[in-house]
Amino acid sequence: MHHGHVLFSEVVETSAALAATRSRLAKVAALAELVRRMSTPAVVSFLIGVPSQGRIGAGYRTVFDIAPPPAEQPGLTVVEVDEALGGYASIAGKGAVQRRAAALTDLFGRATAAEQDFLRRLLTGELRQGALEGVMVDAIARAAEVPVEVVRRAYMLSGSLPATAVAAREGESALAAFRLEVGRPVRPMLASPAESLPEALAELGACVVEHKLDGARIQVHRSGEQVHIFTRNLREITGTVPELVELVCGLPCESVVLDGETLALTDDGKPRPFQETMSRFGALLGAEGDTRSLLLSPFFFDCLHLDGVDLLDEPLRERLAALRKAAGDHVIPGVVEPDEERAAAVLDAALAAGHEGVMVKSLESVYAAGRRGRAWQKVKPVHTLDLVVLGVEWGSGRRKGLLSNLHLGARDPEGGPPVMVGKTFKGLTDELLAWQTRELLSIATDRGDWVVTVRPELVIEIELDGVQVSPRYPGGVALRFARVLRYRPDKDPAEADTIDAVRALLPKGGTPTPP
Ligand SMILES: Nc1ncnc2c1ncn2[C@@H]1O[C@H](COP(=O)(O)OP(=O)(O)OP(=O)(O)O)[C@@H](O)[C@H]1O
Repeated sequence: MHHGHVLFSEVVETSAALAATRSRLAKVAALAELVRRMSTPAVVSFLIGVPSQGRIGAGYRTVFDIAPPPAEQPGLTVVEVDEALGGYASIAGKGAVQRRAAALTDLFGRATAAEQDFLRRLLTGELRQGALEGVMVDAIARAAEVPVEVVRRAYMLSGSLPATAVAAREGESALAAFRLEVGRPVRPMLASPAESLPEALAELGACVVEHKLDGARIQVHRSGEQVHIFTRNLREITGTVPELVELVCGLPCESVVLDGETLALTDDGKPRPFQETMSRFGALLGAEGDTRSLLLSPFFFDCLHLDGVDLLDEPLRERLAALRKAAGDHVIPGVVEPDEERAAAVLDAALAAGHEGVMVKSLESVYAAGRRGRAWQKVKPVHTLDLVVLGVEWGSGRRKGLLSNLHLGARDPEGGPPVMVGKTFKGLTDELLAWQTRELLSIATDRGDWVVTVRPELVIEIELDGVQVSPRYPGGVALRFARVLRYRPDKDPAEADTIDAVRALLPKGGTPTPP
């Protein structure tokens, strides 16, 4: 055993073993084995498919152009690879391109063929496996012999699995020391779909019914004059949303953490299309044009900290009181403890205003960061699925030269590749067609004359009438009357809907052919 020096090849082998098994227990055991022996948190980073430095700016092109003859025998340790990547990331200034290429060539030359392949996928982001996060939490608990709940909470508050693993090895008290820190984002609490509004009300008892606005999630941290704003994925966007920073600076408090939704409104106060809000959030939908002149409005619905007091573990009732104190005018519309009739009126009003539906939240619930539980339930009349784009067909006629008919996949809950469930070219505007043609070509893995296959990275929200049994697709189900609602650049493929969720929409009595 290489105590303290996990070999890079062991990470590569474990990663392959994870992909090859569907057994969660086997995955946990394999991960725990390496976590137990790790001498650097980079072991955890590599296993979840990210360099410990985060994105280090090696393009797809670069990593495939650099292909020195592989080493015969594995010899690299995880520490060595981590240091080499850190060195690569820090190269800047004159001759950086050549020096970076030389650094990668050196690293790749010391790697076996399997290790080179792993490095390429690590550097292009292809290995990133959000689906493994839950398994890794279990593995860290197992390796350190501490309760999984304590590990999960530490992860929610730190947002970092490598940091959580390091603390876990120091013991339970190191894990318990993670606190909500103003300036450091926590993973947002999520909602489950409700059967219906009356059922949600009955299940939750004392609750608040709020508009469910169709914008982008934001988490705002302010300490004095210091403001940080994060997306749903905990990406910091402070620099791109000056109007929100200014507004938050003006709130009547010293320090605060707020959770909310932001969107651009039309002059008469109706929501603008989701694409327009997203485009303000950078890259994805081509921020060119006059989108910068669209001002974003925030609508806050939760308060996790106010003036030195942490509120994560307080019931929503208390957090709402703090929210009203801190953000008065910018609180999302909603009604506390409505009767059934009043709640129905809130839903009607939300839909009439052009919003998605309502959220029903238990007033007794704590803020369960990162969890999708029953304490928050969403009620929306239109059925949608978040699916992964797997490929796309070239259009014909008016759409000649454009990538049009999308191939859609549902997530395999066991972490395998997405399962194709249908196609659609409906609902695409001219702008979206032009955008997706550019974007999909840039992530193409195979450019056929008919179908372009892409890396499964983009999540798209699809509206549908239902699903049906279909022997033509590998999951045994196909979407019926699918149409594009919008791309979801704020979601990772790991958060797409699963094949099980798709099958759950089958009419009762329909049995899909097993895959
Ligand atoms: N009043 C509200 N309270 C909480 N979340 C809200 C509210 N209004 C809008 N939202 C948005 O709804 C999302 C919660 O729904 P959900 O947990 O299903 O996330 P999601 O998977 O992005 O959902 P969907 O695909 O339905 O938008 C939040 O992430 C937030 O962006």
